[in-house]
Amino acid sequence: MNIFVVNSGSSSIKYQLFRWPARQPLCSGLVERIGYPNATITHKVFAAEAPRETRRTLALPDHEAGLREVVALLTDAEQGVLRDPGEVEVVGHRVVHGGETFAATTEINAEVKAEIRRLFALAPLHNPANLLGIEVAERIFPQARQVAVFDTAFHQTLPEPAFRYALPERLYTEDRVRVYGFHGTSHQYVARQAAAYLGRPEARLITLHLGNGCSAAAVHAGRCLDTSMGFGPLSGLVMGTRTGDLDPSVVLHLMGQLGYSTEQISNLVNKESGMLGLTGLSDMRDITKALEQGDARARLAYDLYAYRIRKYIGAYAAVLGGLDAVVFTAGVGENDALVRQKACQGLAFLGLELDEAENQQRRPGLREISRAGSRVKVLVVPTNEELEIAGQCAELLAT
Ligand SMILES: Nc1ncnc2c1ncn2[C@@H]1O[C@H](COP(=O)(O)OP(=O)(O)O)[C@@H](O)[C@H]1O
Ligand SMILES: CC(=O)OP(=O)(O)O
Ligand SMILES: [Mg+2]
Repeated sequence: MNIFVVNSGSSSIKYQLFRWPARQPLCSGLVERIGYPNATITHKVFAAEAPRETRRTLALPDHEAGLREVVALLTDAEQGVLRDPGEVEVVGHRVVHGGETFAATTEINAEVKAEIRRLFALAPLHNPANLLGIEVAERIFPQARQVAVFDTAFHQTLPEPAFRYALPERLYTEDRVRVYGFHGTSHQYVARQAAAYLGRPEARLITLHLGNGCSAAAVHAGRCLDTSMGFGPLSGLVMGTRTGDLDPSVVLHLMGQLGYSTEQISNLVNKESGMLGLTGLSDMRDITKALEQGDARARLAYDLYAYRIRKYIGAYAAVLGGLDAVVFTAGVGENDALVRQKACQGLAFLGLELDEAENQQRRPGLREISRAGSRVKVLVVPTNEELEIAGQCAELLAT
């Protein structure tokens, strides 16, 4: 069967088409700047003889227009990988917030959509775009079964002391204010890969998803015990444009003394902070270049970014009561050797020793970058949220 995976963001759509059960990716792509006259579609076809990539710039007024262009590419008479959109049997959607309702992958119906809509208030940047992606996919693939895979689901195993805030109880019982955690699909995928590599299903792992959004998770025997994002995807590690941990006194000061509105604060902490706020740049590749040119702000930002990771490694080693491996993943985690080096510095007391030469290597796939004698392994594990989503869809529909 063909499973089409959609990760719909506010102005972008990431997608991948798989042939199942072969787990074979047929094509993948990214639609960016939806809503602008210069939107782009980057579309990759994984043909065995010669993989090819096409890139088009065009005006895309909305998500529906974007997804219709993608379908045109999928079914293109010469370049396409399908004859007809009807050949897609399952559409798997990344949905960022599943609240407490969805602890597992779920087939989408009217009730599920209503609940995703009720959760808009908890994930205003993500869930509206996710629901839009679902509604558009239902129109374009009316014959397909639609399935939601939630970023929050993997974190539903957090024990209560880890998921509750020290706030009056009614804020939890009536308003559902608690830690939800995000990037669960990625943490689950890399944790499973790492445990399989180590040959230890019961392994104690710290997984570090370092992309645009960044989060850490403490995973023991495949169950998540703690994670650094909370009620929303803002707390914890320093990110491309988000603050990570921030004392709420700062927000009170901004509102009370400096006259910030709620919207201004939301923009500040979500879009103008993190590495962007510290350096004026949000893409780690650009920050690396600035660092190489001796930029002091870039050095501080790198140090702060890595320091926060190191702090979470220490905390989660305590949460786990021991540690078998630290796993780096996502755009920065998989590619940025300097971040990994700085984040692992000074952790020999935990039994964690990086092999600097291995760390600098650029091999694809899962790789071990700790010293031969290091008691705690350090692994780079490429994430694949789309493959994990497709797998969870197939598993759900097989039962
Ligand atoms: N070769 C690289 N070296 C350093 N950082 C990289 C590299 N490639 C990608 N990145 C960084 O990865 C981040 C994006 O990661 P990604 O996992 O794609 O995020 P998202 O899925 O949240 O968009 C960007 O900050 C980008 O700079
Ligand atoms: C939940 C979240 O932060 O996702 P992303 O990193 O894709 O923005
Ligand atoms: Mg991501």
